[in-house]
Order: sequence, then C-alpha cells, then structure tokens
Amino acid sequence: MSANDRPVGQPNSKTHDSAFLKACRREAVPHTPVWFMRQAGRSLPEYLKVREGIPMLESCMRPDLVTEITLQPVRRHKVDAAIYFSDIVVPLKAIGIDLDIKPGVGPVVADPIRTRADLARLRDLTPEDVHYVTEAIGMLTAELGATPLIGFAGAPFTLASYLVEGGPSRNHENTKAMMYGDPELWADLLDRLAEITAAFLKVQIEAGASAVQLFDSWVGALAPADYRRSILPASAKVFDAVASYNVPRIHFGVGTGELLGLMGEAGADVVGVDWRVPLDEAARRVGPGKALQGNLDPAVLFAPTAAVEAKTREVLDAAAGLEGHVFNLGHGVLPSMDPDALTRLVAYVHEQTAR
Ligand SMILES: Cc1c2[nH]c(c1CCC(=O)O)Cc1[nH]c(c(CCC(=O)O)c1C)Cc1[nH]c(c(CCC(=O)O)c1C)Cc1[nH]c(c(C)c1CCC(=O)O)C2
Repeated sequence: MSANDRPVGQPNSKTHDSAFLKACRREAVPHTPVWFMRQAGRSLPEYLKVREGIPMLESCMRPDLVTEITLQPVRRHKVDAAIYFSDIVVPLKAIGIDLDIKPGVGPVVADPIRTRADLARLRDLTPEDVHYVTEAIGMLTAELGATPLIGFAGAPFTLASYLVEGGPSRNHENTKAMMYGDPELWADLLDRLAEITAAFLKVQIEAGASAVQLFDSWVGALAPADYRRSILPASAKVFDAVASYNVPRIHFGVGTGELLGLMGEAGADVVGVDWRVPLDEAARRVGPGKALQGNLDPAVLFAPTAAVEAKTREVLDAAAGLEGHVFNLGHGVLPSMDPDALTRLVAYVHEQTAR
C-alpha cells in the first residue's frame, strides 16, 4: 500500500512505536525524544553544499533536494524525528502570491494584503499546487523507516503578519492596525489562511507525515485577550480540520508564556515552550492532558559543553513530572551553531533519560 492509499485516521504503522510519537501521546518512553526546530539548514556544511546556487524557494520545490536536506540532520545528529524541509510561505507561493525569501532577511511579499479586495488573491490550495510535497514525503518516509516525519505550516497570525507587513516586522504595526481597526476584515483574512493552512497540513499527513507542527512564531506579540478574540478561532479551525487523522498536533510560538494555556485550548496535543518559562511552570499554565516540547535556550549551545550539560539537566529536571516531554530548543537552531554541539546534546539527553 502506498502512502497515499493510507486510510484517514490510520497513522504510519512503522513510526507508531517511536519514542517521539509515544511522548506526544503521553505514553511511557525508552528515552526522552529529541529533535530541533531548524535542524536542517545553515548550521550544516552539507546543507550549504547542496544548496549552492539554488534559491531557497526553488530548493523547497525539488523533491530530491528536500529529501536529502531533511535527512541530513537525522543522519548526523541521530535525532528522534525529521522535520520536512520547507518554509512557512511555501503554500502562499503555491497559490500564486508574489513573494520571495531574501537571504539574511526572510520572506518578502511584493504586494502586501491590506484591503478586502486583496483577500481575493488568497485562493484555495489544492494538492496539485504542492505536488512536489507529496512526492518528497513519499521518498522521505521510505528512507526514514521507523523515524517519524514532522510536517508543518505557519499559523494564521504569523502568515498574516508577513502578508500584511510585506516582510519581517518587529512591531507588526500594519497587522495590528487591521486587527484592531477592521475586525471583520481581519477575521476573514485569518479564516482564509486557516483554510489554506489546513489544506496544506492535510496534504502532508496524507502523504505520510506522522505529526504536524503549527508555527505561530510571532504571536507572542499579542496579549491574551486579543489572542482569544482575534487569533484562537482561526488556529482552532486548523487543528479541528486535521483532528480526525489522529496524528499529534504540536503548536509553538516565541515569547508565548502568557498564551500557553490558550494555545493548548486552540487544539494542540503538544504545546511548544520557549526558554523563558520553565517546563514545570509551563505545565501548570497548559493544564493536564497535553505533552510539552522544549525548551533549552538556543544560545546556550555557544557555551562550553559542561555549561550546556548543566542547563540541559535543568530542563530535564523541570520536565521530570510532565505527562509527556519532547526535548527541543526554545526556538530554532542558529546558522552559526557548531553542529557537533548539537550532536553531543542529542546523545546527552538520550543517555540522561534512558530507562
Ligand atoms: C518564521 C518562520 C519562517 N520560516 C519558518 C518559520 C517558523 C519557524 C521559526 O519560528 O523559526 C519555518 C521554517 N523555515 C525553514 C524550516 C526548515 C525545517 C527545519 O526546521 O529544519 C522551517 C520549519 C527553512 C528555512 N527558511 C529560511 C531558511 C534560510 C534560507 C537559506 O538557507 O538560504 C531556511 C533554511 C528563510 C526564512 N524563512 C523565515 C525566516 C525568518 C527565515 C530566515 C531568514 C534568514 O535569516 O535568512 C520565515
């Protein structure tokens, strides 16, 4: 049976008993599973080599490259899960939004979305628009065997921020102006993005992804009341749309200490935590029935090994009473990180938590 014939609700049986999926389901694990956000990418010399002369978005549309780049950190670091190599703006590009990823800058949108008329440019996403994703995931799951593949997408707020600002933004001023000034247009924009995001996650799950992560990287810019009113309904729509597949749904953002409970409420099975809130305190904020993911400060990796181990021990101690724990950094791997420090970190977590 090919990945595409797999019935809805029946997860990839090869990965079902992996430590990563067990931790997501809050079951007993042989060791705490580890993966890193942005584990594929510029920290790895082998990545820089295969990407040479190929623009970021083009590389995301080439199944051979996506497969190789996704596998690189699994081979090197022995992490417990792979994350599909792509970017949060790929589905927007796929429906015809004129955008590019500028090196050292991030996603840049040629003609920002600011009015009701602009919404018409956000058409539905079909599997055919992202056929290269289905192809790449088919190749990847064959190579990965028992190692789960995490699919991902950007959450409605973070995607809206790029679309409305036209690029990366510190203060999200145009985005917040729309959210506060024209709540109806804002709700319709987020609803549109929720539909596109849900369709994109479905493609990845149906192709064989064993879990999905919804990145709301910049939502920490909002207060809880605004999150509940203006963001939660759209994020919940995404999670609801993929609930019947029974694959774990992870939700992550940066600076979201005050939002952790609401992000769980939106429908996540696993809540990602940055390094600002210890995991035992995060568990109190999220409440029972959910696993947590995190949360070593990525910058700790620049310190000597003994300091990395001491800070890692603190994370593991804070996680000791959790129902389920997936070890990760509190945000992505930085391009200047020493990959050997990451490899050592994986081994250290595995050794410290072996049961
Ligand atoms: C906010 C966001 C984006 N993209 C993404 C997010 C959410 C995750 C987060 O919060 O970090 C998601 C993303 N982008 C990329 C991945 C790869 C998968 C993995 O985690 O290994 C993932 C999960 C590849 C990438 N996405 C990008 C790169 C760098 C481009 C390159 O290698 O040429 C990679 C490897 C580009 C990108 N795309 C984006 C940014 C901020 C940048 C970096 C700009 C820069 O510093 O050059 C938007």
